[in-house]
Amino acid sequence: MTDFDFNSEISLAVSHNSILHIWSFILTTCLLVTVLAIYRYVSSQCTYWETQGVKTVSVGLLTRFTKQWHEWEHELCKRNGKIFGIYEMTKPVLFVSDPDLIRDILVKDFHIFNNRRDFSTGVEPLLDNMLTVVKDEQWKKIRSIMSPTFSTGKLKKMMPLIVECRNSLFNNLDKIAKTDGQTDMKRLLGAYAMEVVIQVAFGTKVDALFDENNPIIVNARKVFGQNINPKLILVLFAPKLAKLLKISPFDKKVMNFFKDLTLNIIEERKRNNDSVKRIDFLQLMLDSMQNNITLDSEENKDNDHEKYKEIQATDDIDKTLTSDELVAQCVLFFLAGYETSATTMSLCLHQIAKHPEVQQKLYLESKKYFDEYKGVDYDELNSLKYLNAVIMETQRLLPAALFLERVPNEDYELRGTGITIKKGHIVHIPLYAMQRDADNFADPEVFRPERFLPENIAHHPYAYLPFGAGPRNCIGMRLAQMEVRLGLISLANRYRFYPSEKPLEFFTSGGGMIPKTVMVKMERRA
Ligand code: HEM
Repeated sequence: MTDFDFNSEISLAVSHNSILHIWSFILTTCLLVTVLAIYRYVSSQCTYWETQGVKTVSVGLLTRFTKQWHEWEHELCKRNGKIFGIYEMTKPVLFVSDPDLIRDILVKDFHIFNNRRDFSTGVEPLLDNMLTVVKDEQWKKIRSIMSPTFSTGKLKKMMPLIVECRNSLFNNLDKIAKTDGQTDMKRLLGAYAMEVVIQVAFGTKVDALFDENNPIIVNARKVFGQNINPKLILVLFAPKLAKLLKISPFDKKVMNFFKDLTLNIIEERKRNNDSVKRIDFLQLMLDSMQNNITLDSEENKDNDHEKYKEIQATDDIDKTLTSDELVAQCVLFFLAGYETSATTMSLCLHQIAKHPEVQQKLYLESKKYFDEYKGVDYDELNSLKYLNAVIMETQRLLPAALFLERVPNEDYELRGTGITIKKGHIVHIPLYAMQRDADNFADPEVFRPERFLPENIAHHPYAYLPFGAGPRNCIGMRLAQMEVRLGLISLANRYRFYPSEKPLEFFTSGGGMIPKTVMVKMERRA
């Protein structure tokens, strides 16, 4: 190599390096300018709460998803009081924890707050037609077709089917009690909850649900069983972008699994076409597809308290379901009925295992139910006051849903505050934080079921919302209460539970408080 060549190689390398440096400088500057421009744009859009005199809190997206959601939200509410505003990107969200205002939003002015935030995908009819997602008239139609499934009369008729599910649970727990008794109650009660859903929804018994590898259970666990679901985050915080990118928050394979399962059950029902009139959820849906349904508002006459009053079914409501709507509600039934009930029951067991004095009182109450009513009577089950108090106290401290949300369909002035919430803004009701607020419950961190005995109840009805409230509350509440009450009283009667060393750990996804496992040690009572 000559001197000349050597120098030109060096000068070529130097000039390449300089070009690279110039380009990386230009790119970094562009990136910084873009980030700054987005930041300035977002900040300039985030001024609404200021104009309303509302305390504004800036929250980082990262802290929200790296911390356990319930802890994050609890701390936020403790620091900032009963009304404050945040922004999700540029969307104004108002946190409201005042029980009187919550009553206005959920019940009194329900005609304005009848929808949740937009969760539709525009590409996934299975999700977009679910009762939890649909809006306005479509919601009214589907809700009034579904609600008779959960009337007291129907549930009473279903009690023997649920007792059968409870008996399969016993069979499985008896086997575990013969080993060292250490078990994940969340898994076992998940199988019980799924059996109940399948019985109530489809009048079908599916065997082997207690098998951990059963595909129904495996797929149901996939829906909620992850810590951070990036697609869900995008749908929640940038719904327009998610729609543009045609993103659906749940795994398509899982959704298709439940869709195919539902279609098979429907096909079988049509093939068998037996003459016995069935009372299950699927039959109500199929009848409504043929416009063959009489909406009986008498069915719900027990829902007389305003907190849980159903919308009234009137003649002007369209009563015909499309096939997309039918399949979506069936799949929703699987998803909504499984994780929430299994979580509530297993957390009740976790609590009684940690509080032996509570467990003993519950056992004494269970003895009467089993000795006098053989553990199968519907009305008597609902009159067990201590059982009810244990469940309510567990749901106060560890509710399956951490918050409720509503979106007004017109501008709305919050009574007595001078604050106007604009059409399309989000109202966020942080029920986990409210249920642990000393203004609502004395010694809020203490597990004390006695506070829910009828003679001791002292809280505002809208400070306790594990099933939501108003016409858009949990449609499955009565079914869930029946299944959880029957499950818990039966287990307390037959077994003794001891706490496990393993602390509870929750998934952080989606605003639910879903434990990964609930380990307890159990033994059969003599
Ligand atoms: C312990 C068990 C359960 C808990 C804690 C629970 C909790 C909730 C909560 C907090 C809501 C939101 C209510 C609101 O926005 O005001 C809800 C809605 C809903 N739940 Fe449940 N749920 C449970 C069991 C069930 C079951 C067993 C089903 C059905 C089989 C069900 C079906 C639904 C549906 C379809 C909605 C949406 C209602 C609508 O938008 O009209 N849930 N649930």
